[in-house]
Amino acid sequence: MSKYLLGTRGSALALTQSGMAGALVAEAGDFDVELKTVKTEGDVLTGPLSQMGGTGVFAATLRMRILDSTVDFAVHSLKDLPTMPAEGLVVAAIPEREDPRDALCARDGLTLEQLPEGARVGTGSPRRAAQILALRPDIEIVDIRGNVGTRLARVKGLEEHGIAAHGLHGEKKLGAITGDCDAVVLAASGLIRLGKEDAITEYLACDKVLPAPGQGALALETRSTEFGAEGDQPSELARALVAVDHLETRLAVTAERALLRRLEAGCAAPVGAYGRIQDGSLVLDTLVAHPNGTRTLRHQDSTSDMSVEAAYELGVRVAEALLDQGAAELAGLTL
Ligand SMILES: NCc1[nH]cc(CCC(=O)O)c1CC(=O)O
Repeated sequence: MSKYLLGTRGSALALTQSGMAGALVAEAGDFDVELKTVKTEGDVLTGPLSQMGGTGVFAATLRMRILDSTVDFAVHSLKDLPTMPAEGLVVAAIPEREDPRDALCARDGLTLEQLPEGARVGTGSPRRAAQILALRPDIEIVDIRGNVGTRLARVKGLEEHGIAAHGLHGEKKLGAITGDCDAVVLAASGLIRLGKEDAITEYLACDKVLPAPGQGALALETRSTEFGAEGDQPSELARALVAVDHLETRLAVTAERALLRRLEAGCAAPVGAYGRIQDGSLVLDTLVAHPNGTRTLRHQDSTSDMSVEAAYELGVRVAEALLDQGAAELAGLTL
């Protein structure tokens, strides 16, 4: 039986996501998939993610290892993948999306509404910060980063999650801050995949807090040459990848990411988007916020054309409507 190498980061979440997606591909192709960990630049740098130069620090090294054939394919969190396509690579599959919502993980089972006046809520995401502040201007946002376990450990009562927070390369840091927040906001998908749903005290509905474009979806990337030169047959690996693609998810995230690309914004921008199929149409809800949450712009549009091209056009159209309303100035995007 043939065997293909799946390049992955060493964090618990990356290993889990790669394991799950790798198993899907192995089953579809009736071949073996072996995980190979690759240490990426994003795992080495420290400091607020929003201040780390450029997007795609996590994806860049994995992409190089696909291109130089150290590995055959990689699984990315779609929301961390730059919207610019990479030369020589193709996102061959986007499997069915996990829950796209953000999740509040608070002490003592509290919801956002129940948090006391002035509560400390940890997030490193300007998008999450802006939307939380729009709902609760009294809340104090604490800039946090790190892997899922490290972030959960910032919540009073959830400190023990920090102990299990080490992936292959992320040994628990001595003296790491724990228990200094009343709550943190994380992607529900990551918590669900890691079996940490118990920590969620409120799923933030998409009509209150819009997720990041692509949140909850995975992107399986391989070399374009796996699809062959013109007239050639796609490889065994390419065919298995295509078999795990999920059309509804691909349409939704294509629209979300087209918006992000047209706004020339990255994963750290205060931009939210949620696409889904509803009554045979692709509906796209979007938001651009001032980082302090004092002003937000929203726009919704839809298309009944269920093609990837139409999904892309929808995202571009919505981005342009937001730009007409002053989105760039509002969010501090540099256009
Ligand atoms: N930026 C970090 C990141 N990138 C992907 C996920 C998992 C969520 C997903 O599947 O999109 C997370 C963690 C988080 O936001 O809580």
